[in-house]
Amino acid sequence: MLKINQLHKSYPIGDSSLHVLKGIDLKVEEGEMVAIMGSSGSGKSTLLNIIGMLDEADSGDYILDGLPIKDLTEKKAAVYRNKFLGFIFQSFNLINYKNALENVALPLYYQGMKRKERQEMAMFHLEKVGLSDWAKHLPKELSGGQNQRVAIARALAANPKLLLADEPTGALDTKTSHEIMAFIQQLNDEGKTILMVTHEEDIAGMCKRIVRLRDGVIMEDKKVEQVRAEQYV
Ligand SMILES: Nc1ncnc2c1ncn2[C@@H]1O[C@H](COP(=O)(O)OP(=O)(O)OP(=O)(O)O)[C@@H](O)[C@H]1O
Repeated sequence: MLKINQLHKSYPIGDSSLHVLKGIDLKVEEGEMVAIMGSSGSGKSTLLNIIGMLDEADSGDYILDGLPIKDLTEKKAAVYRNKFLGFIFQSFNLINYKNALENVALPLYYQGMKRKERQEMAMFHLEKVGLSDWAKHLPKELSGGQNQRVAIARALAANPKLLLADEPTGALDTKTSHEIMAFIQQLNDEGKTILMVTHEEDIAGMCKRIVRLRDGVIMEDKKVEQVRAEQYV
């Protein structure tokens, strides 16, 4: 699914620079569910953003689904990103003046899908996350957990091969976090490859593999016995 070799990334800080990723090697196979952990500032989001093609590395190789990313033009990269990657964020990143259905339909609009088709597709995905009765509601009328489910439906609408999540439960209470994790595990059971950044050990334990970063290097990468979230729901 993805292969990263000797990835480096620095940010300019005044006259000097901050070396954030210092030679990351990572391989993720199709169907994996991986947690990226590490203390604040260890480079987790930077790595996820590069994997999500939202940012570029300074050096190193990144191959996604067989394609070397650095060879892509910006336009091709955007097409590839929309087609292969789905994103979930801690803060949901929904558009607050659009209802649930419109939020889920938005990526399909960018894919050039016709209105009727994208509404049907969006409704299908809202049903999948159990929110078809809430289709006409705005984000402010929904709970945090419901909004995260809308965001998951939006991420899934374009049928991405890889789902990237940056602290997907970070803004949710424990019970709602477990509901969202149960749902994400179900997606993984169905074959979706998932990579998520988390601070929380119990959430990481619900993945199948934990990669720990420290000061820009991988200090541990291990498979774990997956704890099922539905037992807490
Ligand atoms: N655009 C930027 N410009 C300058 N420095 C940045 C930028 N983005 C991140 N950094 C710095 O790079 C380091 C790594 O940031 P990153 O967000 O990847 O860490 P993180 O492990 O995700 O942290 P957290 O858990 O706090 O979100 C931090 O010191 C951060 O301040």
